[in-house]
Parts: sequence; structure tokens; C-alpha cells
Amino acid sequence: MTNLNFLHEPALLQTLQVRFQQDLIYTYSGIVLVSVNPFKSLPYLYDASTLELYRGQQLGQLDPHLFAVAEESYQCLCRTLQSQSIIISGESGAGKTVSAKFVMRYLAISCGTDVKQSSGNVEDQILASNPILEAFGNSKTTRNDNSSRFGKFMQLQLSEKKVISGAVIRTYLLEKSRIVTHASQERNYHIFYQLLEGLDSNKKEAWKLTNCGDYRYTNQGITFFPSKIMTLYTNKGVAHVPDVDDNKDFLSVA
Ligand SMILES: Nc1ncnc2c1ncn2[C@@H]1O[C@H](COP(=O)(O)OP(=O)(O)OP(=O)(O)O)[C@@H](O)[C@H]1O
Repeated sequence: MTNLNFLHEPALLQTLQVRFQQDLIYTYSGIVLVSVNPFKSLPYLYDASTLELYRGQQLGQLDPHLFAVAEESYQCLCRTLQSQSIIISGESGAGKTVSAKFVMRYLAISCGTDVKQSSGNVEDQILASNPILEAFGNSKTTRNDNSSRFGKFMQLQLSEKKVISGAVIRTYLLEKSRIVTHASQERNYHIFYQLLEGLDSNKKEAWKLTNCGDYRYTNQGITFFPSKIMTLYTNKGVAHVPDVDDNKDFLSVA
């Protein structure tokens, strides 16, 4: 963006639009990475070979990418031995959650870990926390089928060897009112539907549970459980992020 002859709003917007039409969803504006949500799967953008490409590269050497920002923060940390922050902001549905997951995956896979725990590697544990957090803190809104209704502060801790030694995830400002009431086109938190639709009939009977339509918390929205969406919830634990969660190549690098 800073190479544009005229740096004003129309030129910025046109640049973003022209790049977007060529599936170039990332653009640098100084040290900021502007991302335009493609709302379609672009698996080649995040596969194992692309991840490898960005490892060890300087910012600006390759096309703008989330991986380049993650790599830059890792290199800065190694160089300065100071903590680094990546701030992801945007309106609802802009792609913050998906971007945060790609950044976490890049760092988890790229930095590696020297800690082996009985319950698995730290990087696997970090990535496995997403479906659980999303079950309790995400819901369908009119703007996003998998909208995060809370803020998230994620800290990756690195050891002196510059490999991941731990992680802390702090959540804040959960939209608690959604539990008792929500707009007619929206839903309650995923966990309620996952529980009611995912349990087998024996457990449902033992726990005296019935169906989503029988409870005030889950029957307020007119679109509360279309069968297609519920299949996604119950089979995968996460709704509407297929481009991230189906990307098995990504994890195979580890
Ligand atoms: N890089 C991407 N490639 C393909 N699709 C994407 C990408 N980023 C986001 N999406 C699509 O946009 C949807 C909304 O993205 P996401 O949930 O990350 O938004 P958000 O900014 O976190 O919204 P909210 O603030 O409501 O939580 C995703 O479910 C996914 O379908």
C-alpha cells in the first residue's frame, strides 16, 4: 500500500478490491497486514508447503501472509529476547478467529516444543483447545455462524531454546445474556445443541434430556437447528470453519 502514488481511501480500497479479485486476500500497509475475508476455501494458502516457504524468511520477501507476520514475531523474539504481540482486530465475521488459529498453528508447528507430556505435545494441546473454547463461547449470529462471543488473550510461552514450553489462554467479556435470550435469527452457545444432538439416546434418557425444541434456551431462534448445521456440530465439534479444520496437511508437518 505504501508504494501507491496516491495514498487516499479510494486508492486503498481499489487496491484491496483488485487483489481480492485475484484471491490475494492479504496486503501489507506498513507493518499492518490487511486481510479480506474470502468466504471460500483457499487451502493452498495454508498448506504444509506454504508454511515451509515462510519459515526463516524476512517480512516482505514473499507475498503478504499471516505466516510472514507470525514468522516476523518469532524472529523478533529470538533477536531481542523480548515478548512480542500480534493484535487481530476487525468487525464480526471479518475472520479474526480463523486468522488467530492459523497464526497459532504456524507458531506451534514452526517453533516446535521440547516438552513431551503424557497427554500429548504442547502444540497439539494448544490447537485442541479451540473446539472446546468455541463450544462454550461461540454461537450463530446474523453476521457469523461461528461468532466468538468473548475476547481471547492467548500467550505462547517459549523456553530459552526458543521452543514452545507452555501456553496460557485467558478469556474475558463473555456475552452472558445470550444464554437466556437471543435474537430470533440467532442461537445460543454451540454446546447446548452439541449436547442435545450429539448424545446417544441411552444417555439422553438416563440424563432426562430431550431435544433442542423442548427447551427455552435452545428454541428461541427460528433457525436453531437445521439438520445440515447440526451434522457439522456433532461430527466436528466446530461449525463453519471447514477450511481450517479440514486442512489435515497442515498438521502433518508436525
Ligand atoms: N482465511 C479464510 N479463508 C476462508 N474463509 C475464511 C477465512 N477467514 C474467515 N473465513 C470464513 O469467515 C467466517 C467468519 O470468520 P471468523 O469466525 O474468524 O470471524 P471473526 O472475525 O472471528 O468473527 P466474530 O467477531 O463474530 O467472532 C469463518 O467461519 C469462515 O467461514
